[in-house]
Amino acid sequence: GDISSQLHAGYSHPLARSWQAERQLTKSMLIFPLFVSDQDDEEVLIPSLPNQYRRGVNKLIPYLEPLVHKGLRSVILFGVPMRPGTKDALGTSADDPEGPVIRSIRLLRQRFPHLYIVADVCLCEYTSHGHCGILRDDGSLNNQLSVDRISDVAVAYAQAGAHCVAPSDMNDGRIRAIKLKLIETGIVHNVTLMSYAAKFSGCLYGPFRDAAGSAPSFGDRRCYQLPPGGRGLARRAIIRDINEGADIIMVKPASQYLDVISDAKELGKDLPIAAYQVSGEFAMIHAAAKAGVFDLKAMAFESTEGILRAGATIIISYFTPEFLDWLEN
Ligand SMILES: NCC[C@H](CC(=O)O)[C@@H](CN)CCC(=O)O
Ligand SMILES: [Zn+2]
Repeated sequence: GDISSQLHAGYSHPLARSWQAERQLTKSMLIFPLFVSDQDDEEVLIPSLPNQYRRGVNKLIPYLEPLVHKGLRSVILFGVPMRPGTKDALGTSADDPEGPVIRSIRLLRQRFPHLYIVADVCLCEYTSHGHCGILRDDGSLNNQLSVDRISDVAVAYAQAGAHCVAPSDMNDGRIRAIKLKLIETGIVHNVTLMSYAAKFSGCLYGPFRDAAGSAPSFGDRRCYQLPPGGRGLARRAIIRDINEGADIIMVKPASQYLDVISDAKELGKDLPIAAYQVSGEFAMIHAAAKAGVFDLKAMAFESTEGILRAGATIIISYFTPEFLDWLEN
């Protein structure tokens, strides 16, 4: 055929094939989710989330030491209060200075000075009703009370030493509220604000909710997480959060929302874009590999390749420990 039809030449060698990718996975792109509970010495496997554990504060260092040695750069902390009486309508225990998240932030800052600590900010683990905010009598979210509370919790985590706060609540206006409070508190220059800007409701969070005990006690999250078909809403939320001061934009889930990741990269071309390969995606890959559909390692890489191709340069991944073994750099 004519010369323009000859594409094979461009990817005839492994290195040439790697050059075809705009972004390559490196250890510094990975953020590893950790579930920290108030049972200081527990280390409990989470049945629905392969190889993931709920750990008490006393079990964090021994577990993380070898991972940090292998090149772990960042973790995102999810608090799991197990003690009776730690949940109420306001999520009071979320910023308890003796709670698992604040204690873990302090401990990890002290023990691993180079580890970048992200604190997830939400109320669903701490509220009796399990929603990501404070409710009105009719069961809907009270936006003002929720945003006030979420921003207080974010500041508390930042003051405890979190390098980054990531509000996963999806209340309108929480990015602006957090940014303003960080400014008022005089610490804004030290705290990255990573917005879960485009976070969709759906069926992919089940294993996480098992792990964190954070399922809503009634109803669902359809009125605050985005509808899966809402690409326009996602674009509007991304634009809004950039304007409200987000330093990083996150899309979640990842593989079923690659178009939204590419929209985020287009709309936030001057910001890093993060993507969260959520518990359901992770568990699905494990289940399929176990069923013999494909090789686990191959799919861990292929699913991540697609997330990178869509425009993400930060990936929250439960595969992080394996990638630390599989990747050179
Ligand atoms: N704050 C919401 C937590 C939300 C799950 C949910 O909607 O219940 C995600 C955590 N940021 C789930 C993450 C995951 O499934 O891995
Ligand atoms: Zn939540």
